[in-house]
Amino acid sequence: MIATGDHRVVLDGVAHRYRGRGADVQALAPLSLAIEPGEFVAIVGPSGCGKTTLLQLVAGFLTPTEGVVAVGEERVSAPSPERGVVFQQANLYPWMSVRANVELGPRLRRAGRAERRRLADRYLGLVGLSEFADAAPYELSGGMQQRCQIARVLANDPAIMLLDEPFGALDALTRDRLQDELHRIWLGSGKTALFITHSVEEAVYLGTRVLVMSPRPGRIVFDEPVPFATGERGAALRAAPEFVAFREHVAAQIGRG
Ligand SMILES: Nc1ncnc2c1ncn2[C@@H]1O[C@H](COP(=O)(O)OP(=O)(O)OP(=O)(O)O)[C@@H](O)[C@H]1O
Repeated sequence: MIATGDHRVVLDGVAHRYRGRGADVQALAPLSLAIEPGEFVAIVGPSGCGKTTLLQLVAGFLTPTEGVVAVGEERVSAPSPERGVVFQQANLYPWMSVRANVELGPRLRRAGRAERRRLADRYLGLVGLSEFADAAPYELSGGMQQRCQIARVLANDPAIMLLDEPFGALDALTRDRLQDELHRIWLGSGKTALFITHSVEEAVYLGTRVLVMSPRPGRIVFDEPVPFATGERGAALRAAPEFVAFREHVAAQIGRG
């Protein structure tokens, strides 16, 4: 299932300032960025530098105080099912089964019962949760809940996946496994991914392109393609000299103002 249409993501002179009860916070400095369809862009940066703000602007949860966010020819002004968001916490509906959670998007767009079932079977299979379709979310481990959240987003067939530190709360082994699963799913889907993380290792492992943001107000201070092939992942890659060298190259950029 290759995403069709023009889903190029463009941020043009985008800045964001939060106006709260206290002093205003300039979260993002004006920045410009284009993400081509099918790219996996991983953004890494220090805590509070504006990564989530940037993702929420692309999602349409926030409107920039300066500049324009666009997908294809359309200016982003609200959330859309074409941009699926995976949050750090799975936020599954606890009173619904795993299957019903995954069927939610298709149900809201009034897909028929057979179609909903087909989509849920397909995406629960893809994330390895077929046997847990009838379980309640609280019967799943944290990693399984994240897989269910990913299946729920995929069931909407978004052209763009926005992932906000989805594996940040998981133990290291589960995190490694889910990184491999996400990479496999992305590779087979043709979707664009924008992935936010604190971890340089995770960004370099998953991204086809890695961006580093400066401390707040966030700007992009580094933007390079990953210098190894898209399909090769696994323990051998993590230990490969070109992986280690690129990871150190990226790590050296963190904290750049
Ligand atoms: N709703 C809000 N109102 C006011 N300030 C906010 C709001 N949301 C975020 N901020 C501020 O904007 C800045 C950027 O926050 P953001 O969550 O985008 O950073 P982040 O890079 O995702 O951080 P972390 O990696 O710690 O999650 C921070 O200084 C934060 O305190």
